[in-house]
Parts: sequence; C-alpha cells; structure tokens
Amino acid sequence: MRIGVLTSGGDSPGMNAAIRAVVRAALSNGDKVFGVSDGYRGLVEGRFKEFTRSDVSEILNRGGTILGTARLPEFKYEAVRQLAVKQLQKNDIEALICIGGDGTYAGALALHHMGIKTIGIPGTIDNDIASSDYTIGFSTALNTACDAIDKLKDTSSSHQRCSIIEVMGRHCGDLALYSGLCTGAEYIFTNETGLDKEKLLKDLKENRLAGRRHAIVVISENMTDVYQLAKEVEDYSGYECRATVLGYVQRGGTPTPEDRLLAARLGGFAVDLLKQGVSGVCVGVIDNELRSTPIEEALNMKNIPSEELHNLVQKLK
Ligand SMILES: Nc1ncnc2c1ncn2[C@@H]1O[C@H](COP(=O)(O)OP(=O)(O)O)[C@@H](O)[C@H]1O
Ligand SMILES: O=P(O)(O)OC[C@H]1O[C@](O)(COP(=O)(O)O)[C@@H](O)[C@@H]1O
Ligand SMILES: [Mg+2]
Repeated sequence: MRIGVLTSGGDSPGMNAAIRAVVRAALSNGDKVFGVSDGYRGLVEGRFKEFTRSDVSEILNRGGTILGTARLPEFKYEAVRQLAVKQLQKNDIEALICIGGDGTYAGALALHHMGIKTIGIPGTIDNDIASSDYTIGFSTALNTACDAIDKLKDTSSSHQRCSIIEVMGRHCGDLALYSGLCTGAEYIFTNETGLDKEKLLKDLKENRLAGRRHAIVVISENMTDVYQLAKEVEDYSGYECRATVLGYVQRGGTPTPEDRLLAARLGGFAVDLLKQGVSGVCVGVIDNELRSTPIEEALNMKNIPSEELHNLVQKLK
C-alpha cells in the first residue's frame, strides 16, 4: 500500500511521535509512506515526500510537527478537495492518515466519501474529540498550563492578589478544568459552567474580607475579556488583580511520555486498520483500550464534561 500522512489544524506536542509511529509501522508491514507538507494545503498542491525510517529518527521528543501544518478553510469546497484527490491519484497514494482535530476529521470524512481511504488520529491540545478519552497533545499542554499557574500562584500569594489565567481549548473546557483542579484554583470557568460574573465578584469580596491571601481564577479562552474582568474584580472586591493569557506557549514543547505513548499506540493502530481495508474511521483510546469510531459518529458525539471533576472543584476550593 502507498499511504500518505499529514498533520492539520493547530499543532500539538506528540504529533511527531504519531508521524514516526505511522511511518515505522507502515514500513514494517512493507508499505510505502509519503509525508504531506502543511496539511490539506500541501495535499492540494501535491507536496509529497517518500519517508524512510531515518526520516523520522530523533523526532519523538520534539514538539510541533516536522510535516508542518495549516488551516485551509477552502477545503470544505468539493472542487478544492477534487484537486487533492487528483494529486493522490497521480502519485498512486490510495490511503491517507490525517492527524488533527475535529476540522481535520471533517476533511478526512469528506475525502473518504470521495473514494480515498482515510483514518483520523486525534492530535490537538484541546481534548475536544469525544471518541478518545485523550487527544495527543492534551497531556503536554496541561503540564505547561499547570507549571505556569503554579508560578502565577507564587506571585499572587506573595502580593495578596487575585490572578485570572486564560487557558486555551477553543470550545472545550478540559484544559481549564484539569489545570485548575491540578493547581487548586478557587474558580474555574468554562463553556460548560458559564461565567456568573456577579457571583464571582461577590464571592471574591467575601473571601478577601475573610482574610484569604489570594485567589486563582482559571478561565477558558473565548469567554470574556480577561483584562476587563481583572479591572472589575479590582474595583469591586478590593483584591489587586492581574490577568494573564497563557496563549501559544501551551501548544509547544517536548511531549510528555503520556502523549508519546498515546501517539505510538494510535499511529500503530491506524496503520493496522488500513491494512484491514478500513476507512472513514478515527482511532482513540477509551478506558485504556484502542478503539475505532466512524468519523461521522465521532463528529456528532458530544463532549460530556466530567461532572465528577466539576463537583470536586466546588468541594476542594
Ligand atoms: N467541514 C470541513 N470540510 C472539509 N475540510 C474541513 C472542514 N472543516 C475543517 N476542514 C479542514 O481541516 C483544517 C483543520 O481544521 P481546524 O478546525 O482548523 O483544526 P483542527 O483539525 O485541529 O480542529 C481546516 O483548515 C480545513 O482545511
Ligand atoms: O492557531 P490559531 O489559528 O490562532 O488557533 C487557536 C486555536 O488553536 C488551538 O490552540 C488548537 O485548536 P485546534 O486543534 O482545533 O486547531 C485552540 O486551543 C485555539 O482556540
Ligand atoms: Mg479543533
């Protein structure tokens, strides 16, 4: 078989480990693998390179993606995808492994409907793919966020300040929930919890009057202007307040062993599935077991926020 592999959407730590696993597993089966540069953009432009074992040496511990990634909104148009199909046909590539998030999955599904064998691997820091307990990159981003919040806690405690920290996650609150819980944040706001600003302000005022030296508020991106919120907290609660947007540092860095392990398992599994003639599915790990799910189903699955973890946040604050 001649298999293409690409990374698409936001890069995530562990994507390289997944590329390595795909390449090595396929070569072990006697298949050929072609790296596609810059996601669907490179696919449309026919930028393929045949990979050998050594092309993926020493990338296991590197963040980012050696293939490069891109966002190509035009890929939702059939005429644009037709160009990609032509490029694949021209190079006799019959199958494609697409490493990315929900958008990447939508592209992979569309290609499957156009006759290309596709498999999706969940690579995003957001953990917003419900067909896998974890996505590749989430563990590393969580580590980075926890490290940053711990540091911010040192300074806000020393200065008796309130610290508002915005973490990534697009529309998924997992990064905020897990990092807030792991760092003992007093308040965690995500798309799932919403933000009751009045309650927060009142609570913070009471806490300050009760003598609590600092407060940590972790909030998902896209919820509010955190700099404005910090001003309101300062005006109302009496705490000095600073806002920090963690931003893109969360996307980089050496992948954790958890992300490398997940990437290795999912990369190997994706190649096995192609060998069995499967297409239009994505791979994941659920309850520590490898699972495949039709992409269509995966895209319609709702990310159910952990009630247990949200309740715990309330109990432990
Ligand atoms: N509905 C769609 N149909 C076809 N391709 C899509 C669709 N949605 C997204 N894509 C492709 O997938 C790419 C990555 O999606 P994006 O949402 O940016 O990141 P992620 O895959 O990490 O969620 C997009 O830039 C686009 O090329
Ligand atoms: O890199 P961009 O285009 O600024 O996008 C930022 C978005 O990418 C992410 O870092 C990762 O999201 P995707 O995996 O969907 O690309 C989100 O957390 C964030 O909302
Ligand atoms: Mg996404």
